[in-house]
Amino acid sequence: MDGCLHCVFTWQKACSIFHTQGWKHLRRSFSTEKVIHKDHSLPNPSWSKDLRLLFDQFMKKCEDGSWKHLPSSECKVPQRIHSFKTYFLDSKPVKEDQLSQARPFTRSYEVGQGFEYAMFYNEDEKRTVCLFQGGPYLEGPPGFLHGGALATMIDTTLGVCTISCMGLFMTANLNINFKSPIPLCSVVVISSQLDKVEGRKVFVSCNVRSVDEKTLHSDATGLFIKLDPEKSLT
Ligand SMILES: CCCCCCCCCCCC(=O)SCCNC(=O)CCNC(=O)[C@H](O)C(C)(C)COP(=O)(O)OP(=O)(O)OC[C@H]1O[C@@H](n2cnc3c(N)ncnc32)[C@H](O)[C@@H]1OP(=O)(O)O
Repeated sequence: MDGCLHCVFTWQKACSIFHTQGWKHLRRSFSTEKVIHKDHSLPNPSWSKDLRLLFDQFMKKCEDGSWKHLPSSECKVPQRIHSFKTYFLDSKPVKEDQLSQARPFTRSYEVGQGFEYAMFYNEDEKRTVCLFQGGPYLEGPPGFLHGGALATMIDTTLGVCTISCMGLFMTANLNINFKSPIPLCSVVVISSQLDKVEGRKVFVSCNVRSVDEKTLHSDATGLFIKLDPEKSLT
């Protein structure tokens, strides 16, 4: 839960910059703002050939502006505390000394051991693609990726897919069909799209395929709810 909230508050900042100043400023913020450190979504030595190849292919697609590489970073504690107090005034967060140790769930492992991924977003098509390599600490069945680890990446990818809608979101519902196990340390492509928006409800869906696209590992749908500032202030 803590990790999820962290993601949302990181996301809050990204959404706010995106909607007020656009992509250019969002990218600049991720690279220059003091509150944000390293972009973890760039290639590192743990990335397999498959992941690097796919990353390069998507970076190529970014050249004409149709796709954007989405940076992934950390958010400093004071920001999260501030956001939490603003939007959940009646909530009791964990103690501040515990919060000071908090970090984004998907970026909490040593390089290469956990979630290695990069995301790309197509604004016109309302699609987000996540290139994901699940490391050895994410084992479920021997030699295969834990279903919860995949669920985490699906949730995160679908969350990013809601970027075109204003405001803050929380996941209300996630339905996943696990169709074929994912070998540990292999690369999969999570392709998501925004299906419809009904008031505060944002419906999204995705599928998870092997790099050669021959294997459908999973498909999923998600419902995200825009947080209602009126409600949170009561
Ligand atoms: C660069 C960095 C990237 C970083 C990118 C990071 C992205 C990460 C994303 C991770 C996000 C998470 O995991 S978030 C953590 C997991 N999720 C949570 O903890 C959420 C817990 N639930 C809640 O807080 C609440 O239930 C909310 C906020 C979801 C909704 O509460 P609310 O605002 O009071 O809304 P409420 O009136 O109940 O519902 C509004 C409408 O939605 C419908 N609705 C509500 N819940 C559901 C439901 N489960 N299934 C169907 N429908 C539902 C209602 O019927 C209603 O429909 P109608 O009557 O209007 O028709």
